[in-house]
Amino acid sequence: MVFAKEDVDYSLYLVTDSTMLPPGTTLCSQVEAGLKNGVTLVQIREKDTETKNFIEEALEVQKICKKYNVPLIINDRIDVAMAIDADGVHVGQEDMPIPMVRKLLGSSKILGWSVGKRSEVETLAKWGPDMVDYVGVGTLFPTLTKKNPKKTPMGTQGAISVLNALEEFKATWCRTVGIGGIHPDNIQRVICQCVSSNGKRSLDGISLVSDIMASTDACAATQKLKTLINGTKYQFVECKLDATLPTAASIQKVLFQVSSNRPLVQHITNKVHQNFGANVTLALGSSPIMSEIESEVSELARIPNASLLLNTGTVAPIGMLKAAINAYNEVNRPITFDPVGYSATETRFHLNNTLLTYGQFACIKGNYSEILSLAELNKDKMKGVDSSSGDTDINLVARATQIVAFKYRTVAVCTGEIDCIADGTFGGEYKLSSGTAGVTAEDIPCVLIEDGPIPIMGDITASGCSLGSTIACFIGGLDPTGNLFDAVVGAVLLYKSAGKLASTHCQGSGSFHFQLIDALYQLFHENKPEKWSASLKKF
Ligand SMILES: Cc1nc(C(=O)O)sc1CCOP(=O)(O)O
Ligand SMILES: C=C1C=NC(C(F)(F)F)=NC1=N
Ligand SMILES: [Mg+2]
Repeated sequence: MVFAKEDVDYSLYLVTDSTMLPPGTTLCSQVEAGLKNGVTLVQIREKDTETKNFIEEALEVQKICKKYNVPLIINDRIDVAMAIDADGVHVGQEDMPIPMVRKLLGSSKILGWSVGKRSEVETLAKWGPDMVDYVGVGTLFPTLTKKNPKKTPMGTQGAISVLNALEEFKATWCRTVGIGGIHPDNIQRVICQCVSSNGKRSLDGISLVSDIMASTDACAATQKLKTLINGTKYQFVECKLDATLPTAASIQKVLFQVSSNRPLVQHITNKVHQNFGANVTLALGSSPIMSEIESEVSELARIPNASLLLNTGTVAPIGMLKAAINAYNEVNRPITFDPVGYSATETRFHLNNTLLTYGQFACIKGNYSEILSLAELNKDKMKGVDSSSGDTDINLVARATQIVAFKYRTVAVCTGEIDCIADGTFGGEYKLSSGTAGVTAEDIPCVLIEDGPIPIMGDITASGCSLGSTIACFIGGLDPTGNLFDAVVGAVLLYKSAGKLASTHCQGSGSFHFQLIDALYQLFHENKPEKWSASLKKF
């Protein structure tokens, strides 16, 4: 039986491994459980099996695949694939070169290649449409399944680079599956975030080993995966994700919700910011907790209206940070991420990138240089955003904010004299094999907030960090019917207006500190956004 290549369904691609079978299961029983519950493609990958045994197993699995009309791919062993007339072969970079494999297999068989770099995509594009039919894009996340892991996990951002390369080199025929450490807790984020920058391509499928092969209930495991893959909505916070331009009325509603829900705002932040951040949080009718205890983070995340502010100014132990991200993601409670000094040093760059790949953030906030780095637009450090005339290139900053929002499916905030806020959540929508229907970063909603220069804002500690506290209060205080974009825009508008108000009353940076808390307190409790001095306009 020959499968027409365009008919291959890559959506749930099971790769076998008989070294991890739970007691009472066999290679065939796990594969059958998968096929019965929606696995769409199977690959036998048995690195340590002798040829005779490999062929016997492959023939048995092939029989089952035929029953479910699902193609069977053989990993590495082209000889075995030919011997049993399998439907295709998958090879890695260190295996037999693709053109040779293609020559042996003939044109009708499915040929897959493990790919992780742009240069590898460039090569497959040069070979043209008759060579590689699909690529395994990975290793996405840490995994114990691949014995000698040569590749460091690339995360969703690495997969996006491969998708972008496929678009850049016009390998439109080539399908893609993500692989490596994929499980129910990250599968929706993978599908949602892994979209090419031109919005035209997302992954065609998800490939995994242990989630099914090592499962004591492979039927249930497969059903769970199927549900997540076929879903269309990724609700990563308990609130509405649709971006409508905020109004004074919609922001007033946010403040009502915050004051009635009194969110618990957990700060994992730098020491300088802790005290001021706690006071800002209290001024906004919320309750701060400055905890960095790994063992309690799950309990805190489950407190009603819990909200996490993750500020990497001084670094808490990475294990604690990862545990916090997991804990809040697990219960769909919001995380506001402030990657302080994002690319200032190798250490910060690596740490922040690791955290960015580790979970989903409701909001990512940074200053001009941090956001430009996150958007990979600050290649030439000299240029920066302040052009020679000294005024900021707000178009560059807004574009960078939109790119960050788009890449991470989050609400991105870029702070400066003019603040930019962009909504890249797409309402939490996601779909395999096609991206955002060609919607690109510059098409997503973006607003600018200004209130003239407030130079003294830069003369106090933790002014930027405390905007993070304000955002975390507003997002945390939302009802499930509340709107994420309204909350973030409302927080920035309030904070900018309070800064302006405080700067007119203070005698210096000391009194400015307290005046800022007073101004936040007054404006919040008065709750008349139409009277706030900062202006909001669509970019
Ligand atoms: C077979 C394989 N290839 C990878 C790659 O990165 O190319 S990672 C991997 C193992 C994936 O197993 P699990 O789903 O259990 O994490
Ligand atoms: C190393 C591998 C990488 N990717 C894939 C697949 F997901 F099938 F593309 N299979 C492999 N054996
Ligand atoms: Mg291989």
